[in-house]
Amino acid sequence: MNLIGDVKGKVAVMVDDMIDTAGTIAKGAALLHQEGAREVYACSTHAVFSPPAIERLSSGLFQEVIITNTIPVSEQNYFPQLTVLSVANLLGETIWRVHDDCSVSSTFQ
Ligand SMILES: O=P(O)(O)OC[C@H]1O[C@H](OP(=O)(O)OP(=O)(O)O)[C@H](O)[C@@H]1O
Repeated sequence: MNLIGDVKGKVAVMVDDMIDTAGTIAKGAALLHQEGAREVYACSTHAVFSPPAIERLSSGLFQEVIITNTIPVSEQNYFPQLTVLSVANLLGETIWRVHDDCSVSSTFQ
């Protein structure tokens, strides 16, 4: 894994489409810490959370792990640094806009 840029003393925000075993994001976070990042945040849409994801994500590498509820997270998989955001409003708004022939892309502008 290669890191481009200087992260020394910086707050790093990692964004990925999904976290499965958390191997990829944990490896990236470890490298960011190794290169001097002050804090590392992880953001991901889909939390598959196959073992050993919870161990990796709660090991102290991350200040916060922010995911959505596109995949339900069982209570036993919650850990202190985890924040789960709901996509309910976004999906509801999108369905409403498609139904009424309104723009969906303007939601994101
Ligand atoms: O939590 P993990 O078990 O590490 O899996 C998650 C990673 O797997 C996928 O990437 P992939 O390696 O499939 O490459 P891609 O995004 O280019 O398809 C995904 O985009 C994450 O980066």
